[in-house]
This record gives sequence, structure tokens and C-alpha cells, in this order.
Amino acid sequence: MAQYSRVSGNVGLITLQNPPVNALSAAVRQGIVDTVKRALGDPEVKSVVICGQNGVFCGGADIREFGTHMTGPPLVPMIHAIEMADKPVVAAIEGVALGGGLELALGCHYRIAHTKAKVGLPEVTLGLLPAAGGTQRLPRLTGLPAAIALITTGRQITTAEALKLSIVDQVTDYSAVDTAVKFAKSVAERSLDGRRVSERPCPCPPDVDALFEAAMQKVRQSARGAIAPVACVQALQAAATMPYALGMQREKELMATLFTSGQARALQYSFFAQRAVGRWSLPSGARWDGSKPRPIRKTAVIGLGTMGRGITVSLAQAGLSVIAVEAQEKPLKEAQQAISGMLQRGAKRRGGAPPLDLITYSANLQAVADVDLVIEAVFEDVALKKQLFQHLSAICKPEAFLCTNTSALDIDLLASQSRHPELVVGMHFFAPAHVMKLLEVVHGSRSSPEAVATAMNLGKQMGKVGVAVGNCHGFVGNRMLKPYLEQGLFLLEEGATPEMVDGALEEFGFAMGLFRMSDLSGIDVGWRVRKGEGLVQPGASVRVRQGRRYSPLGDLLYEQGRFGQKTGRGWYRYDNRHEAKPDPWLNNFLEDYRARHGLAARRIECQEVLERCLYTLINEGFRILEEGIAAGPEDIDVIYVLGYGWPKHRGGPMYYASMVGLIKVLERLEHYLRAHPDVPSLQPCSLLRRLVASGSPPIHKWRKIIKKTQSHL
Ligand SMILES: CCC/C=C/C(=O)SCCNC(=O)CCNC(=O)[C@H](O)C(C)(C)COP(=O)([O-])OP(=O)([O-])OC[C@H]1O[C@@H](n2cnc3c(N)ncnc32)[C@H](O)[C@@H]1OP(=O)([O-])[O-]
Repeated sequence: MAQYSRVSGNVGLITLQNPPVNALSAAVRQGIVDTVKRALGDPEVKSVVICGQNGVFCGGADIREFGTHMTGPPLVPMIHAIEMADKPVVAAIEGVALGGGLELALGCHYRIAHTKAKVGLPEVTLGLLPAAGGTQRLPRLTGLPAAIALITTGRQITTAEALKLSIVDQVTDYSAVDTAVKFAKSVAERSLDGRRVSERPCPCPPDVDALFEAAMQKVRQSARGAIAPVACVQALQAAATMPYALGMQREKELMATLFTSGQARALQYSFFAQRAVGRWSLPSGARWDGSKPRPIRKTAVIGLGTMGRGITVSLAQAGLSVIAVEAQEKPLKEAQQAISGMLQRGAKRRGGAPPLDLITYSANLQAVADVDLVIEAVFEDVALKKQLFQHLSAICKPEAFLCTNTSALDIDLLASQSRHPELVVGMHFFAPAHVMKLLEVVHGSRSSPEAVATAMNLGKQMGKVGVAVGNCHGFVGNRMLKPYLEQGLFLLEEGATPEMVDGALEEFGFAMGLFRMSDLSGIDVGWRVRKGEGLVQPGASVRVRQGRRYSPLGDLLYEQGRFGQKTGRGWYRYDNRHEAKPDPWLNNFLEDYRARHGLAARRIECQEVLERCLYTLINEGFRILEEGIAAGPEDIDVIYVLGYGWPKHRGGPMYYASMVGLIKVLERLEHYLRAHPDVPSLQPCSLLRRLVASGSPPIHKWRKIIKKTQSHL
């Protein structure tokens, strides 16, 4: 767990050993205490180096221990003992030094890092704060502004940036361990005055109050309702205003308010859920560890609209060659300019040169004859896509994978146009495709495990979090969105306003309520989807379609040319493009509409908005699980947190249901179904009933129950 050796004559070398990231488990912490004691007690040893096994320094405290009974020596006194040592201790940082790992390094007297390593204090992303002295030591090195930015965002930075911020003392292209050993020898006799970070004052700018006021406003604004970022700012305020020992006390008190909070548990659930989805399995029994992905070198993107451009950028940034195809010369040129601009801006942010030379542009589909994998992102029209698949199947080499970015169309229908349906799979990206991390990998009934594995692996290469999902209308994300949006419209009919519905959802933690989101994505987009589903009857406003309650409000706005932000009017008014303002026109329109349909407006509480919108979305999630479209609740939660703005600190819709209590979700759905019997999405799913009947087990036990029920199907 921590190995000790004496190297280079008189340097004590301590190597953390806990693969894969040398997380600071109880055994590792005990190992550090023992080996530090041994090194400091060895008269032959004049200086000490701490490093990590396998080219990784340390990924932080062991998150798997959180929520369990913590044993082993605590981090704070352990790091304090290192800092107070009378021999120089040098941290050799390779790979990552994150969270408690970086805090361990900050307790050392020197930090030598590899140029390719990354450092950061990501605790806030887990609902915590750097409670091993990070909030008190970091600002003493970097100053308050940088410390606030790093600790409240949890951002990882390069060691070049860390050097500029005085977080590390030296960076090297060679082995950081060898460099650190040499450095340790060179400082063996040097005084440690000034090298103990906790003994330094915390530099305070003259406008420190304004700095913290702005910081607090920013975290309250950006991470709506999240408590950890606020506590991070408070801990940093202590560093600025109190002596170190009192600051440490304050850090400990603030951590105590976070450690057992529901938000921390939700964020830690999310952390592991995002890794669990990589261990995918299909109803056919195919699994991630039994399906070998084929390496992809040459790709093509067909259709260079917004999505196609983002996908092209993402592929090129992943180092893959891309043939970017657009049928007409003019849009092809426009796309080429747009893509080059996106790559140049990306290169400025990420460092390095923009990979412009990886992209070839063509108006001729024949150009893709030799690629390994094609992603089509043409207009969401089934006839157009079917025809394209026929052409691609004829043009591409027989082993090429044909992937579609469709957001809802039937993968099997598109696969049936190809001579090799087993090589057809959905790769549903989310706009903007070069930014959003979510990727739904949709397997059709004939998609081979190799095709799914290849698409999932390509997604990982592109920096995406891939979730393998089944083929149904809307797959997972968009399918669950439908009842959520539907309830929003019904609430308007019954007396709510867009700002009231959105206010409740944004108070819950969504970055954007459903009407603001509809205005952003375009009311015309929603209209086209409903038209494709045969739900739109222009001019009609009858409130029943296909035998169930239907609200034509979105269709009526579309017919009025109110598409949302793009036309300056939608559910809101936009005097400037992005600022949504309540529109008196809409209130009059709703009053007339209700009068016309004999609907009496009533007062609607926020709680009803949340229950009707969220519980119908959750109920659809249970249906998706029951049908095997998603393998587990984690898949759905990752999709909603990464792709639909579900507040991270609430874990995801299924996790939230487990926290609210399944029995409550069931009861409220039954309550609303009694009030609205013509809304089938309120009918509680039988899996939900089964889970409640089995005593509402914790979420990590649902898969077993689902498998059992499916095995009886
Ligand atoms: C209390 C005092 C204050 C201190 C608090 C803290 O330090 S809080 C912590 C602050 N630290 C952080 O927040 C860092 C969190 N970790 C990361 O950001 C990334 O894992 C990475 C950048 C370290 C490696 O990225 P990558 O894409 O190369 O790999 P990957 O992401 O796929 O992970 C590989 C495997 O390692 C696992 N695992 C990883 N870290 C931890 C951990 N700390 N613990 C346990 N396990 C951890 C991960 O689950 C996965 O396991 P699986 O699924 O194979 O069974």
C-alpha cells in the first residue's frame, strides 16, 4: 500500500501502491504514516521523495470508502506530520495529483511534476471540499483568486499552469521520480524555512471582500442549489481572515456539513454511475468485456449542419481523420469555415495546433469508399436517411460501420437498407456535439456486439460518456422528455404560466426550465417531431389525439410563427436573443384558449409542477428499464445528468426517485391519474409497483429485480 526503499544513497523513496489511481484508502494512509516515520527515523536518509506506482501519483481520497465506516489514520495529521518533518520531503507528481493526492503534495516541502501530469482539487464535484488542508494551503501558494477558481470548479490543470501558480516548483519531461530524487539530494542540507506552506501568510488583495462577494454570487448563480461550492468559498474566506489553525478548524466544520449530505451522496453515485455505463450489457447477453471493438482510423461525417459540424470537430480533436461530406458546394464551403473556426477556438483553449489537416471536405459521397466508419447527420427525415443508407452500403467497403446520429428514428429500419445491418448502430450525439459529453449508442436488433463495442470505444476516444441503449422511439433521453414536456403544456392549460413552470424547475436545480429550453431548441423543431408522429392537425385545436389528452398549444404557437429565440417570440419574448421575458401576448393567448375550451384556470403550486413533470419522466424511465431499453437506472441517470441538464447534485431522475421514496412517487402518480384519467403517462409502470411491493430496495439492487422479471418474460 506504500512501499519504502532507500535510493541514491540517502534518499528515502515512498511509493504509493493502490491501483489504478493510488487512491488514499485506509491501508495506503497507514502505509504512508509507517513509511514516513521510517524515513524520518533513518539516520542514513537525508531527504524523502513520495511518488505513486504505475506513473500515477494519487487520484485522491478513496471515494469507495465514503459512506462506509472510515478506518485508518486521517489525512490531516498525516499531512501535517510530513510538513513538520525536519528532512525535506519532495512530491514526485506523474499522471494525476487530485483531491487528497494534491493536498498530500501540498504538505510536502517541494513538488516536482511531469509536464504531462494534471493536478486539481475536484472535491466540489463530489459534493465535498478539499478537507485535508487544501482550502488553507492552496491560496497561500496561488493567491485567493486562483484558489477560488480552482476549488469552486474542481477543474484539473496542466502542470505548466500549476508552475505558473506556484503549485509545483519544477516540471520535467523526464521521469518526475528520478528528477525528484536528484532534487531531494540537492536540497538535503537546505533549511526548510519558507517551505512549509501552512506557515506562509495567505496573500489578500485589497478588495478581498468584493472578491468573496463576487465568488459567492457566482457559485450561487452557476451551481443552483448546490451546497458544496458555497462551503468552498466559506473555507477560503477562513484562509483569508483567520490564522492557519483556525482556518483548518473552519475547513473541518464545513466539511462535516457536506460529508453526509444527500448532495454528496448523489454526486458520488453519479461519479460511479458514469463509470458503470462503460460496463454495458445488452438484452441479447452481449457485454462490454466479451465484445472486442474494431480500431477506427478513417471516419466520415455525412451532412454538415450544426450536428455534423460538431461531430466532425470532435472526431478531429480525437486525432481521427475525417472526410466531411455535404452534397452542395455552398453549404460545404460554409461548413468548412465554421469547422475550421471551431477547431481554432478549441486549440486556443486546449493548447496545441488545430487539427485542420485531419479533415477532407467533399461534395461527393464516393469519397467515403475507404473509411472504417461513417456517421450520418443529415436532416431528420426518414426517407432521406433510408436512401443515404442504401447509397452508403453500396459505396463503402463491406466491413465499414454505418452509424446514424438520428435522435429518434428506427435504427432497424435504417439498418434494413444496408447489406450489412449488423454493422449499423446509432450514435446519438447532443448539441453542441463537440462540447456535450453524452453519447447514446443505440443498438438495433441486428447490431453486432462488435458494432456496439466499436461505437462505445469511439465515443470514449472522442471524450464522450457513451451509454448503450435499445432501439425505440426517442431511445432513452428524448423518450423520457416527452411526458415531461406534455405535463408542462397541460399545466399551462390548467392555469400555470411558462415562467411559473420554469421557475419551479429551475429552483429544483435545472439550468433551464422546459419552456425556456423549448424556446432555445425551437418550437418548430418540436412541431416537426410531432408532425412526424402524426399528431399535428394544422388549424385544429382539438385536445385529443390517438385517444389520449393532447395539448395543441405548441402547434398553435408554431402556426403563429412563434418559434422561440430564433424568431424573438415563443413562450417568452426576446428583446435581446437570450433574455427570456414573460410576454403579455402569451397570457392573453392562454386566457382565450382556456375560455375557448371551457378550462377554468386554477392556482397551481410549485410542488404539483415538480411532481407532474418529474414523476411522469421517472415513470417513463421505469418503463424503459422494464423493456430493457436501458440496462440499469445508472444508464438513465447518466443520460439525464449529462444530456438534459438534470441537476448533478440530485444524482439523476432514478436516483432522485429512490431518494424521494418509490412509494411516494407511486402514490402521487396514482393521485394525478385519478385527476387526469386521459393521460396514460401518469399510469404507474408495473416495474415501479413491483419495486414498491418488494419494499423499495436501494437503487443498486434494482438491476437484479429487473433481470428476474425479464427472465420470466
Ligand atoms: C477527505 C479529505 C479531502 C479529500 C477528498 C478527496 O480526495 S475526494 C476524491 C478526489 N479525487 C477525485 O475526485 C478524482 C476522481 N477520479 C478521476 O477524476 C479519474 O478517475 C482520474 C482522472 C483519476 C482517472 O481517470 P481515468 O479516465 O483514467 O479512469 P477512471 O475515471 O475510469 O477511473 C479508473 C478507476 O479508478 C476509480 N477511481 C478513480 N478515482 C478514484 C478515487 N479517488 N477513489 C476511488 N476510486 C477511484 C474509478 O472508479 C475507476 O474504477 P473502475 O470503474 O475501473 O472500477
